[in-house]
Amino acid sequence: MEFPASENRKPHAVCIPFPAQGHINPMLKLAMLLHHKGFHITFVNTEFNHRRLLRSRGLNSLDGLPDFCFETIPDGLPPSDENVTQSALSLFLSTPKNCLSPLRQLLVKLNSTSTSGPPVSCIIPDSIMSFAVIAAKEIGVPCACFSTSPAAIFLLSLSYRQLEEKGLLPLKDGSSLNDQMSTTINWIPGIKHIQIKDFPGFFHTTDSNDPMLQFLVTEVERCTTASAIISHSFNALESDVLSALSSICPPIHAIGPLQLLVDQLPENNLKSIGSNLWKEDAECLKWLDTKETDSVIYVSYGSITVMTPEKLVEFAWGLASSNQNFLWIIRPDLVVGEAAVLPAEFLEETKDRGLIAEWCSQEQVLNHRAVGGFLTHCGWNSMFESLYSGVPMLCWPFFADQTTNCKLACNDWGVGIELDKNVTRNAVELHVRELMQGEKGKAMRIKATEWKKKAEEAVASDGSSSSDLEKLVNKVLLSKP
Ligand SMILES: O=c1ccn([C@@H]2O[C@H](COP(=O)(O)OP(=O)(O)O[C@H]3O[C@H](CO)[C@@H](O)[C@H](O)[C@H]3O)[C@@H](O)[C@H]2O)c(=O)[nH]1
Repeated sequence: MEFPASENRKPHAVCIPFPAQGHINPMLKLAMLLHHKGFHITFVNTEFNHRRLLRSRGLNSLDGLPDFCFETIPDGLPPSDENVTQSALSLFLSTPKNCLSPLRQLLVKLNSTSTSGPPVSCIIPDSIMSFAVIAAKEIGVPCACFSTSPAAIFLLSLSYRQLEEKGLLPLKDGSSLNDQMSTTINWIPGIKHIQIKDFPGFFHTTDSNDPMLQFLVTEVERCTTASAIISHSFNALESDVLSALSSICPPIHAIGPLQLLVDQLPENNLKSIGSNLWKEDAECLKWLDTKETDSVIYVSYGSITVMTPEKLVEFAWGLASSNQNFLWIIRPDLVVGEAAVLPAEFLEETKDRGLIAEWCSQEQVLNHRAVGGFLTHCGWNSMFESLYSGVPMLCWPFFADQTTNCKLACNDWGVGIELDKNVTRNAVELHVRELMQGEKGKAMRIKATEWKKKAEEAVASDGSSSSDLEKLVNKVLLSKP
């Protein structure tokens, strides 16, 4: 439904992403959809990311529109190098402690009569910024927590206490780690067959006070006190998980792929607002134009993954020996320790079939006909973008939800091959060949194309994601809590 455009009668949604690339991107898309539904939007970045966005996208890039405004809150961390991604752990430790108070102040400001916009009528925080649930209750507006991982992650995280009660987690020192990791769990409704090793990486600890673990469990549990949950997924992809969650959570709305919903919006000035913290290298798309269909493997590790120089070199020689074309994203802060130096022999050998860039427009790359496979760190945005572009994956999970995402892609959805954590050049070569040219790769490409079609069905006007978006707006965001 669309609202009359009278400014002060508009509903007003305050959107608060977790301050990392993989969280800002989907939140911005959700905000654009709500704006189209008639909401006045306030989009809240941290001061750190606001500055980075201005640098990567231009000084006027966050001017917004009269009814789509950007505001900032501090993240509570000491000043740091703005060319380097902030550590996830420091943000996990800081945001729950330090962001509620500035959010309260911002809400007071937005609701004051001196501010031109309408009063705040709902809050949409990232599910790991759940302190906002408290703020929403204080001002008496609905709050829908947005989980930017598959719904399975939310369900598994909510199962942690039961795993603890059954003595399965935390892992035990002394007894065989391998045996514990290969324990199969069949009793979580909605999840048929999962081993402990496939749970989110945060769970793989022997310390019940591990800060990452504590953070995740506390955040999801607080989300269950919100008015609703939004999951960046779609019903056909995770129907069992979503229906299991619906019996233990506030109403859950699977709205995705968000980009496909955004693509349906009429042209407007919002479309030029982007969220990339790094400058995109336009050369990538031009280079892809010169390559044959399905001939390029795209390699990227998202915005947070880091690796040693030795690992980078293993990837390099694996890609070289695979003899495939490759587009390889090496962020300036990807390699820890020393500067990322690739061997001159490698660069010489691959100069005609490899392109290395610092950052690209990934969704356009994955949609390019020349890209036939994706070597990914299994961040959910990357995997979802690959899935709805019909591109099969080589999965090299790094941390957090990525271990589970990898399992879902490889075992459940039939679109991925797993690459061992201790990556070697031989494994990279073998699997890249298998993905790009082998029978397994062909079968996965067919499967990925089927998922692409299902994603398109979900965002059609009568599709599950469109209808969940409608329900979110009408039954949650426009209601009294
Ligand atoms: O050159 C590049 C590389 C990446 N991207 C985009 O950056 C985002 C990266 O997100 P994601 O693939 O999810 O990776 P992370 O940056 O690692 O995301 C964090 O957030 C995700 C969502 O919660 C989690 O699934 C991940 O585990 C977590 O690390 C995606 O939208 C990509 O399209 C670009 O635009 N250009």
